[in-house]
Amino acid sequence: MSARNPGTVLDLEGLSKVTVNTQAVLKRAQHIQGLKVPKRQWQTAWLLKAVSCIDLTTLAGDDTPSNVHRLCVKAIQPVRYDLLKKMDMHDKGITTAAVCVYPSRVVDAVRSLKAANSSLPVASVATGFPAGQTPLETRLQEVHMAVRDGATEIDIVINRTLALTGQWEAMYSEIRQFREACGDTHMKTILATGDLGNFTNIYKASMVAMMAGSDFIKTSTGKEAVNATYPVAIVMVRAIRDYFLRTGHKVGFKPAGGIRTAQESLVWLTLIKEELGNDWLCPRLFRLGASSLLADIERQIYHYVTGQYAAYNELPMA
Ligand SMILES: O=C[C@H](O)COP(=O)(O)O
Repeated sequence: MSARNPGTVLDLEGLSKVTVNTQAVLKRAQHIQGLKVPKRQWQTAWLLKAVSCIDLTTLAGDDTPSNVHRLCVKAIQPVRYDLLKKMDMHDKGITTAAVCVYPSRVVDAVRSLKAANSSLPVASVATGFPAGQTPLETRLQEVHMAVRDGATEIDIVINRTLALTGQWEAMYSEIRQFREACGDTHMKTILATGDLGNFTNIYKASMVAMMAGSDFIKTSTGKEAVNATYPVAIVMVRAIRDYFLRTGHKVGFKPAGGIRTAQESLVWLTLIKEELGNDWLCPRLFRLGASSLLADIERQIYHYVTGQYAAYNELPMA
């Protein structure tokens, strides 16, 4: 079985039969949020796992080479060296999974990482992020340019107009073209679930994205009014599981947008473990898209190691 999801033909008939049971989804999400998360050293181990799955992100209008550089430095050394040393984890090569930036900032990230001799992946959002409301030609061009500049992962956004009007064939065709433009570069497909109206649409959009060859499906851009939520995640990971059972291909999952606390990262890891199993608990199949989560995780690790909470100046943040 190939490592990457090659996609399948579009199964419109299967899609037309899908109806998601809202109450069941909400109940399952509630149950998962109520599960106990690990404590003490086990919690710290889970937090380090969460760190290794973070796509450390900056997607702001005022991004500059210098703040992208700081982001890269933080991604390479996400937790203070002395804290890692106290836990005997200093030589485990812990980094975040990737850095994630706008297409125009890819060159800055590539330059900073290269200067630091790091092979950390650079992910670029693309295809008219966040709204996806630019002509297809422009969106494809953006993918080509980000790949040319050195991005090794591309986070595309879907065309919500097509999803909301049930034009699944057109959506499938666009995503296929993005996948082709990506070439060997891994493609994450952002559904912007906060814009999709209901769970049935979210399940269908997840399936279409996977059938079109996405390596990951991702909840949100971080710019919608509602971003990553646990009920939406249940719907998407069930689609991933169904797709795996049908095709044998494992597609990754990336919740993103509004994930800020260490506690939330533990719930996300629990959700993945419960719904998809341990195989998915690795950066190849699970990412947390976040701009400020790492700060809280490092703070919790500091507390575990020192027994005290860090002052603001003690933990240099991305
Ligand atoms: O893809 C990542 C998101 O844009 C990050 O969102 P956030 O700034 O709410 O963490």
